[in-house]
Amino acid sequence: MEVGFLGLGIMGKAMSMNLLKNGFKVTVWNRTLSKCNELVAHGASVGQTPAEVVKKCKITIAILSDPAAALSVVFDKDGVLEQICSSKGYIDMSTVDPGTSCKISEAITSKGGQFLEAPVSGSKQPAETGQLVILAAGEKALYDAAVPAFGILGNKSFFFGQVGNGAKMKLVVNMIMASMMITFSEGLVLADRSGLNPHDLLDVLDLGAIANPMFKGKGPAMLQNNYSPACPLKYAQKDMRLALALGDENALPMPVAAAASEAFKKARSMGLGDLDFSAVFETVKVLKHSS
Ligand SMILES: NC(=O)C1=CN([C@@H]2O[C@H](COP(=O)(O)OP(=O)(O)OC[C@H]3O[C@@H](n4cnc5c(N)ncnc54)[C@H](OP(=O)(O)O)[C@@H]3O)[C@@H](O)[C@H]2O)C=CC1
Ligand SMILES: O=CC(=O)O
Repeated sequence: MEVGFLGLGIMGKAMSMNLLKNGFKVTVWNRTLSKCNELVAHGASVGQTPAEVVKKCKITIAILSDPAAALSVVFDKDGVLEQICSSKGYIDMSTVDPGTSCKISEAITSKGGQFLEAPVSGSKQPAETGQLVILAAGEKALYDAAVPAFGILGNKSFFFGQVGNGAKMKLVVNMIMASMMITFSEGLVLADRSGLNPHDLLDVLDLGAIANPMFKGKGPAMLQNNYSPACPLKYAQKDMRLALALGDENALPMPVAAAASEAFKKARSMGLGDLDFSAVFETVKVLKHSS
């Protein structure tokens, strides 16, 4: 099967590499074209523009940083819209808001193309090992056609019906995840400041009802101030912003998420945006020390 792939960041590079290693023919494009070289060394072809990739491939997948990037790759000159047509499908796996996804869907379908949003739960390592959870919505026929690729990229795919539902599910999941990271950070600092060993806290948490891969995977690195990016903090802050907007649209008060969002904003203002989102721990450390 031949697919196009737009966006070779942390996620896109790992995902397109997985497709290549599992026998897919892949044509890649990245805004910074030099990032295509590693994929080419593993057998990928390169398109010079998103339009060129779509022209060549029946199905094109994208995973880009944020709503502005997702829109730009579709609507700008040499973008997806220039070549999308009735025999082609476009799958956007970026984390965006439902409105952005609907705008892209309307443009693609107005040209006769098929559209699926398919954001993913899971980070750098699940992307590398093909263990993502795929949260799709949109054109069911395109979902069915993409199942072989989704089977390589993830260990479970969901189909949630109309466009927007995949984006909403992803934002709810990440809202919970980012809020949990703040509570976890406060717990680590509280343990330390009250004379406990935070490593003991990690052991205790891991044996109880709230054990989870995030605490287990990120906790030890956080205690060493190691924030090598798997999920960049700037994206966690973007997701909180989009989740709060979803809450706003639904008139839902979310005081915990709102407070967590402020902490992620603070972390960005401290220059931590390109580090892993667990670097929000630094804002909690600062607050506790200054009080
Ligand atoms: N990292 C993670 O753990 C996870 C991330 N996500 C989501 O997946 C998406 C990608 O994340 P990730 O791979 O980590 O991000 P990266 O920052 O590593 O990569 C971002 C990609 O978007 C491209 N890009 C940015 N702006 C533009 C633009 N204006 N036009 C064209 N291309 C653009 C970048 O191109 P260039 O190389 O030229 O900068 C790059 O290919 C985000 O929506 C994120 O929220 C979802 C689950 C987990
Ligand atoms: O967006 C990040 C994730 O782990 O999901």
